[in-house]
Amino acid sequence: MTLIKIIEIFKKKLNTSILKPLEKAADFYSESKNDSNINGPGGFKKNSPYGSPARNFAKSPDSGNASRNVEIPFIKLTDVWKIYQMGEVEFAALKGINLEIYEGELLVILGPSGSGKSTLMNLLGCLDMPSKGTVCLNSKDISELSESELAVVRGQMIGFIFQSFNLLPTLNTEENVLLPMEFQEEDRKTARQKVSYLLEIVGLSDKKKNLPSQLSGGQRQRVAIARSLGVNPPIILADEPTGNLDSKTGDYILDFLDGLQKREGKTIIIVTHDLELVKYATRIVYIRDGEIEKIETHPKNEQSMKNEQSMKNERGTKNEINLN
Ligand SMILES: Nc1ncnc2c1ncn2[C@@H]1O[C@H](COP(=O)(O)OP(=O)(O)OP(=O)(O)O)[C@@H](O)[C@H]1O
Repeated sequence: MTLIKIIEIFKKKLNTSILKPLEKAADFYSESKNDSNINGPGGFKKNSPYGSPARNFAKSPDSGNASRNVEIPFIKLTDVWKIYQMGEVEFAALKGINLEIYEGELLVILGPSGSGKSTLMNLLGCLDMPSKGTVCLNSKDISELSESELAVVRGQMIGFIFQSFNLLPTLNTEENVLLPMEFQEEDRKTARQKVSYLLEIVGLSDKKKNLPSQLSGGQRQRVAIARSLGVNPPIILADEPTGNLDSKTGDYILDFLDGLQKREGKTIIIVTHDLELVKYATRIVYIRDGEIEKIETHPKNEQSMKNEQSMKNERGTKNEINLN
């Protein structure tokens, strides 16, 4: 059970009070693997437009038993433009983005304010459509999906840790985390158990009944993280995940995301201004004025090394440099 391995990492860094809940969570997910009502790690519900487990969704038909697909991009953007119309004036927030993201990467997107990071994130999260170009999720053009199929993809494939993705103000902590599971028609008893474990993981067991207005900014961020992990999505999109947090909690959350990428093979995409986050990245995409300025590969990251060959085929490699 891979969460147990995550705990091994935490053991070196955290005090024992936080370990017990994590171990319980690991047991829970371990048990969940045999429970048909629950998505196991990378699990995928029957009503998916793709109708297959997320891991299989992530694999090409001929990828055999390889745990990760390093040949076919999980997400591929081809000549993506986003043009906003403001009266008579058009504004291009993204200008011909080409980017391939592979399963199991931890991609950090860095750029100054107004460079197009959130716009890009909205496209990656299937929350918006490009004005021109294509966004493919496992080789499927998202613009060809119906609204209901997109909702399923967003609900099951993608966990959002967005500051603008506000918690519902009238729901308490527990109910906010429960909500996406209810949309997925998760068995209520199982869902409540999951909520309980997730809130322990993020250290909010004592805040279950608090409304968002009765939580600090950092605590609200942790509720959002618990909520995003509830349906165990293969992709996690995080917009400034440490933005509201003190440095200790921020480090804890980043280590947690890092563990999910390394041990669970989740694909994690983080948008940030914070250069500190670069150390967790398999690759860093620098964006400026709606264009990719350069992409750096982190050679010390194991997955990045595995992906290296595949990435060589990526468009825009002329800008790619290695950090040594
Ligand atoms: N709905 C919109 N209509 C018009 N222009 C928009 C719209 N949304 C974003 N923009 C413009 O697109 C550009 C990119 O915005 P975006 O929010 O993606 O930047 P960002 O890199 O996320 O910035 P920040 O780090 O400040 O959040 C900005 O110049 C912004 O003003």
